[in-house]
Amino acid sequence: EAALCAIKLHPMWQEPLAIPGGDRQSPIDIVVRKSVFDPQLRPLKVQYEPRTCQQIWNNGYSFLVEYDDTTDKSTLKGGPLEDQFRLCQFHFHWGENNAWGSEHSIDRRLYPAELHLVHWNSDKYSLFEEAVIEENGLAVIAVFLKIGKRHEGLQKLVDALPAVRHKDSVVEFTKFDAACLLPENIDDYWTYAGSLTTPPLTEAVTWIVMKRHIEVSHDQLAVFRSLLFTSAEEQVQRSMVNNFRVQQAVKGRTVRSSFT
Ligand SMILES: NS(=O)(=O)c1ccc(O)c(NC(=O)NCCc2ccccn2)c1
Ligand SMILES: [Zn+2]
Repeated sequence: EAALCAIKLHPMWQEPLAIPGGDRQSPIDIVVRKSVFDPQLRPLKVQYEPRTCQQIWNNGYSFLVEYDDTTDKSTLKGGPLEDQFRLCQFHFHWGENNAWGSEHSIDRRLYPAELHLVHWNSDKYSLFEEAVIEENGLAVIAVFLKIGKRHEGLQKLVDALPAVRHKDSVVEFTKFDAACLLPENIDDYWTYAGSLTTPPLTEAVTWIVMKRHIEVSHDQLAVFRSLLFTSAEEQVQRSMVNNFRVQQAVKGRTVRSSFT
Protein backbone atom coordinates (compact mmCIF):
# COMPACT_ATOMS: atom_id res chain seq x y z
CA GLU A 1 0.00 0.00 0.00
CA ALA A 2 1.31 3.46 -0.76
CA ALA A 3 2.49 5.31 2.31
CA LEU A 4 0.22 8.21 3.06
CA CYS A 5 2.56 11.11 2.67
CA ALA A 6 2.90 12.11 6.31
CA ILE A 7 6.08 14.04 5.61
CA LYS A 8 5.75 17.72 4.73
CA LEU A 9 6.07 17.82 0.96
CA HIS A 10 7.42 20.89 -0.75
CA PRO A 11 4.23 22.58 -1.98
CA MET A 12 4.53 23.16 -5.71
CA TRP A 13 2.51 26.36 -5.36
CA GLN A 14 0.87 28.14 -2.45
CA GLU A 15 -2.76 27.05 -2.06
CA PRO A 16 -5.03 30.11 -2.07
CA LEU A 17 -7.04 30.68 1.12
CA ALA A 18 -10.42 31.09 -0.56
CA ILE A 19 -11.49 29.56 -3.87
CA PRO A 20 -14.52 30.86 -5.78
CA GLY A 21 -17.39 28.54 -4.71
CA GLY A 22 -14.96 25.97 -3.40
CA ASP A 23 -17.54 23.20 -3.10
CA ARG A 24 -16.40 21.13 -6.09
CA GLN A 25 -12.61 21.07 -5.85
CA SER A 26 -10.25 18.40 -7.22
CA PRO A 27 -8.54 16.01 -6.71
CA ILE A 28 -10.48 13.75 -4.33
CA ASP A 29 -10.24 10.29 -2.82
CA ILE A 30 -12.78 8.04 -4.57
CA VAL A 31 -14.47 5.82 -1.97
CA VAL A 32 -15.53 2.88 -4.14
CA ARG A 33 -18.34 1.67 -1.89
CA LYS A 34 -19.87 5.18 -1.90
CA SER A 35 -19.81 5.51 -5.70
CA VAL A 36 -23.18 5.04 -7.42
CA PHE A 37 -23.56 2.89 -10.55
CA ASP A 38 -25.33 4.92 -13.26
CA PRO A 39 -26.67 2.66 -16.06
CA GLN A 40 -27.35 5.77 -18.17
CA LEU A 41 -23.60 6.45 -18.52
CA ARG A 42 -22.70 5.66 -22.12
CA PRO A 43 -19.39 4.29 -23.46
CA LEU A 44 -16.75 6.96 -24.04
CA LYS A 45 -16.01 7.82 -27.68
CA VAL A 46 -12.37 8.84 -28.08
CA GLN A 47 -11.13 9.83 -31.55
CA TYR A 48 -7.61 11.28 -31.52
CA GLU A 49 -5.77 12.32 -34.69
CA PRO A 50 -1.96 11.88 -34.16
CA ARG A 51 -1.26 14.58 -36.74
CA THR A 52 -2.77 17.23 -34.41
CA CYS A 53 0.10 16.68 -31.94
CA GLN A 54 2.40 19.74 -32.02
CA GLN A 55 4.89 20.20 -29.14
CA ILE A 56 5.99 19.51 -25.60
CA TRP A 57 6.21 22.51 -23.21
CA ASN A 58 7.73 22.58 -19.73
CA ASN A 59 5.53 25.21 -18.03
CA GLY A 60 7.35 25.02 -14.72
CA TYR A 61 4.68 22.80 -13.14
CA SER A 62 4.53 19.77 -15.47
CA PHE A 63 5.28 19.07 -19.13
CA LEU A 64 2.34 19.53 -21.49
CA VAL A 65 2.01 17.65 -24.81
CA GLU A 66 0.01 20.18 -26.78
CA TYR A 67 -2.40 19.52 -29.65
CA ASP A 68 -3.77 21.74 -32.42
CA ASP A 69 -7.30 22.35 -31.12
CA THR A 70 -8.37 24.83 -33.82
CA THR A 71 -10.59 22.18 -35.46
CA ASP A 72 -12.58 19.14 -34.25
CA LYS A 73 -9.91 16.57 -35.19
CA SER A 74 -9.13 15.03 -31.79
CA THR A 75 -12.37 14.65 -29.91
CA LEU A 76 -14.04 13.07 -26.86
CA LYS A 77 -17.77 12.50 -26.44
CA GLY A 78 -20.20 10.06 -24.81
CA GLY A 79 -19.82 8.81 -21.26
CA PRO A 80 -21.25 11.49 -18.93
CA LEU A 81 -20.82 14.19 -21.57
CA GLU A 82 -23.70 15.89 -23.39
CA ASP A 83 -21.46 17.79 -25.80
CA GLN A 84 -18.37 17.16 -27.95
CA PHE A 85 -15.02 18.06 -26.42
CA ARG A 86 -11.71 18.82 -28.14
CA LEU A 87 -8.33 17.49 -26.91
CA CYS A 88 -6.00 20.42 -26.20
CA GLN A 89 -3.18 18.87 -24.15
CA PHE A 90 -2.14 16.06 -21.88
CA HIS A 91 0.26 16.13 -18.93
CA PHE A 92 1.16 14.13 -15.85
CA HIS A 93 1.57 14.50 -12.06
CA TRP A 94 4.12 12.36 -10.21
CA GLY A 95 6.03 11.91 -6.95
CA GLU A 96 9.66 11.92 -5.85
CA ASN A 97 9.36 8.14 -5.39
CA ASN A 98 6.99 5.35 -6.40
CA ALA A 99 5.03 5.49 -3.12
CA TRP A 100 2.95 8.48 -4.17
CA GLY A 101 2.46 11.02 -7.00
CA SER A 102 -1.12 10.67 -8.22
CA GLU A 103 -3.71 13.39 -7.51
CA HIS A 104 -6.76 11.16 -7.18
CA SER A 105 -6.75 8.03 -5.03
CA ILE A 106 -9.01 5.00 -4.94
CA ASP A 107 -9.98 4.04 -1.36
CA ARG A 108 -6.91 6.04 -0.30
CA ARG A 109 -4.63 4.07 -2.62
CA LEU A 110 -2.17 6.44 -4.32
CA TYR A 111 -0.32 5.65 -7.55
CA PRO A 112 3.18 6.82 -8.54
CA ALA A 113 1.77 9.07 -11.28
CA GLU A 114 -1.42 10.21 -13.01
CA LEU A 115 -2.07 11.19 -16.65
CA HIS A 116 -4.56 13.96 -17.46
CA LEU A 117 -5.98 14.24 -20.99
CA VAL A 118 -7.52 17.73 -21.13
CA HIS A 119 -10.49 18.51 -23.42
CA TRP A 120 -12.75 21.59 -23.76
CA ASN A 121 -16.41 21.86 -24.86
CA SER A 122 -16.23 22.85 -28.52
CA ASP A 123 -20.02 22.63 -28.97
CA LYS A 124 -20.51 25.56 -26.57
CA TYR A 125 -17.25 27.53 -26.68
CA SER A 126 -14.67 28.51 -29.29
CA LEU A 127 -11.54 28.64 -27.14
CA PHE A 128 -10.10 26.75 -24.16
CA GLU A 129 -9.73 30.09 -22.35
CA GLU A 130 -13.50 30.65 -22.63
CA ALA A 131 -14.39 27.12 -21.54
CA VAL A 132 -12.05 27.03 -18.52
CA ILE A 133 -14.35 29.38 -16.55
CA GLU A 134 -17.62 27.57 -17.37
CA GLU A 135 -19.02 24.74 -15.28
CA ASN A 136 -19.50 22.47 -18.31
CA GLY A 137 -16.38 23.77 -20.02
CA LEU A 138 -13.82 20.99 -19.56
CA ALA A 139 -13.57 17.21 -19.49
CA VAL A 140 -10.40 15.59 -18.16
CA ILE A 141 -9.66 11.86 -18.46
CA ALA A 142 -7.42 10.67 -15.60
CA VAL A 143 -5.37 7.47 -15.97
CA PHE A 144 -3.25 6.04 -13.14
CA LEU A 145 0.31 4.91 -13.88
CA LYS A 146 1.74 1.85 -12.13
CA ILE A 147 5.38 0.68 -12.17
CA GLY A 148 5.76 -2.48 -14.25
CA LYS A 149 6.66 -3.29 -17.80
CA ARG A 150 7.98 -0.64 -20.15
CA HIS A 151 5.28 1.28 -22.04
CA GLU A 152 6.40 1.17 -25.69
CA GLY A 153 4.12 4.02 -26.81
CA LEU A 154 5.35 6.29 -24.00
CA GLN A 155 9.02 5.82 -24.93
CA LYS A 156 8.85 8.31 -27.83
CA LEU A 157 7.69 10.93 -25.32
CA VAL A 158 10.30 9.90 -22.71
CA ASP A 159 13.08 10.26 -25.33
CA ALA A 160 11.98 13.84 -26.03
CA LEU A 161 11.90 14.99 -22.38
CA PRO A 162 15.61 15.92 -22.01
CA ALA A 163 14.94 18.62 -24.63
CA VAL A 164 12.46 20.31 -22.24
CA ARG A 165 14.45 19.89 -19.03
CA HIS A 166 14.04 23.51 -17.93
CA LYS A 167 10.95 25.64 -17.30
CA ASP A 168 9.74 27.54 -20.42
CA SER A 169 11.49 25.16 -22.85
CA VAL A 170 9.55 23.83 -25.85
CA VAL A 171 10.36 21.10 -28.36
CA GLU A 172 8.52 20.08 -31.52
CA PHE A 173 6.69 16.79 -31.00
CA THR A 174 4.47 15.42 -33.76
CA LYS A 175 2.51 12.37 -34.84
CA PHE A 176 1.89 11.08 -31.34
CA ASP A 177 -1.27 9.06 -30.76
CA ALA A 178 -2.46 9.97 -27.25
CA ALA A 179 -4.89 7.03 -27.40
CA CYS A 180 -1.91 4.67 -26.85
CA LEU A 181 -1.80 5.98 -23.26
CA LEU A 182 -5.34 4.82 -22.50
CA PRO A 183 -5.92 1.43 -20.84
CA GLU A 184 -7.38 -1.29 -23.10
CA ASN A 185 -10.73 -1.02 -21.36
CA ILE A 186 -12.00 2.58 -21.15
CA ASP A 187 -15.60 1.54 -20.43
CA ASP A 188 -15.00 1.26 -16.67
CA TYR A 189 -14.60 4.69 -15.06
CA TRP A 190 -15.78 6.94 -12.25
CA THR A 191 -17.06 10.44 -13.02
CA TYR A 192 -17.73 13.48 -10.84
CA ALA A 193 -17.98 17.28 -11.03
CA GLY A 194 -14.69 18.95 -10.05
CA SER A 195 -12.08 21.57 -10.79
CA LEU A 196 -8.64 22.20 -12.21
CA THR A 197 -6.09 20.84 -9.73
CA THR A 198 -3.76 23.80 -10.29
CA PRO A 199 -4.47 27.52 -10.38
CA PRO A 200 -6.83 28.95 -11.50
CA LEU A 201 -8.61 25.94 -9.80
CA THR A 202 -11.82 26.84 -11.67
CA GLU A 203 -14.79 24.50 -11.11
CA ALA A 204 -15.18 23.71 -14.79
CA VAL A 205 -14.18 20.04 -15.01
CA THR A 206 -16.19 16.87 -15.59
CA TRP A 207 -13.67 14.32 -14.31
CA ILE A 208 -13.54 10.86 -15.89
CA VAL A 209 -11.22 8.66 -13.79
CA MET A 210 -10.28 5.35 -15.42
CA LYS A 211 -10.63 2.22 -13.28
CA ARG A 212 -7.80 0.47 -15.20
CA HIS A 213 -4.26 1.77 -14.89
CA ILE A 214 -1.44 1.65 -17.45
CA GLU A 215 2.05 0.30 -16.71
CA VAL A 216 5.30 2.19 -17.25
CA SER A 217 8.81 1.10 -16.27
CA HIS A 218 10.73 2.46 -13.30
CA ASP A 219 13.28 3.96 -15.71
CA GLN A 220 10.60 5.72 -17.77
CA LEU A 221 9.17 7.43 -14.68
CA ALA A 222 12.71 8.31 -13.54
CA VAL A 223 13.04 10.46 -16.68
CA PHE A 224 9.96 12.47 -15.58
CA ARG A 225 11.85 13.18 -12.33
CA SER A 226 14.89 14.43 -14.29
CA LEU A 227 12.85 17.45 -15.39
CA LEU A 228 13.23 20.74 -13.52
CA PHE A 229 10.75 23.26 -12.10
CA THR A 230 13.36 25.96 -12.69
CA SER A 231 14.51 27.80 -15.80
CA ALA A 232 18.05 27.51 -17.19
CA GLU A 233 19.02 30.95 -15.79
CA GLU A 234 18.09 30.24 -12.16
CA GLN A 235 20.93 29.64 -9.71
CA VAL A 236 19.27 26.86 -7.78
CA GLN A 237 17.79 24.02 -9.86
CA ARG A 238 14.82 22.13 -8.38
CA SER A 239 13.72 18.67 -9.57
CA MET A 240 10.20 18.52 -10.95
CA VAL A 241 8.66 16.04 -8.49
CA ASN A 242 5.58 15.97 -6.22
CA ASN A 243 3.69 18.23 -8.66
CA PHE A 244 0.31 17.08 -7.36
CA ARG A 245 -2.33 18.87 -5.30
CA VAL A 246 -3.49 17.57 -1.92
CA GLN A 247 -6.91 15.93 -1.89
CA GLN A 248 -9.97 18.10 -1.39
CA ALA A 249 -13.25 17.65 0.47
CA VAL A 250 -15.97 15.79 -1.46
CA LYS A 251 -18.63 18.08 0.14
CA GLY A 252 -21.68 16.01 -0.64
CA ARG A 253 -20.80 15.31 -4.26
CA THR A 254 -21.76 11.95 -5.76
CA VAL A 255 -19.16 9.96 -7.67
CA ARG A 256 -20.88 7.85 -10.32
CA SER A 257 -19.46 4.64 -11.79
CA SER A 258 -20.03 3.26 -15.28
CA PHE A 259 -19.70 -0.30 -13.95
CA THR A 260 -21.05 -2.43 -11.10
N1 LIG B 1 -4.37 19.29 -13.64
S1 LIG B 1 -5.68 19.59 -14.48
O1 LIG B 1 -6.77 19.87 -13.56
O2 LIG B 1 -5.93 18.51 -15.41
C1 LIG B 1 -5.46 21.03 -15.44
C2 LIG B 1 -5.93 21.03 -16.76
C3 LIG B 1 -5.77 22.17 -17.55
C4 LIG B 1 -5.14 23.30 -17.02
O3 LIG B 1 -4.96 24.39 -17.80
C5 LIG B 1 -4.67 23.30 -15.71
N2 LIG B 1 -4.05 24.40 -15.13
C6 LIG B 1 -3.20 25.26 -15.78
O4 LIG B 1 -2.88 25.13 -16.93
N3 LIG B 1 -2.76 26.31 -15.03
C7 LIG B 1 -1.89 27.36 -15.59
C8 LIG B 1 -0.46 26.98 -15.32
C9 LIG B 1 -0.25 26.60 -13.91
C10 LIG B 1 -0.29 27.55 -12.90
C11 LIG B 1 -0.03 27.15 -11.61
C12 LIG B 1 0.21 25.83 -11.35
C13 LIG B 1 0.21 24.94 -12.39
N4 LIG B 1 -0.04 25.32 -13.65
C14 LIG B 1 -4.84 22.15 -14.92
ZN1 LIG C 1 -3.37 17.64 -14.21
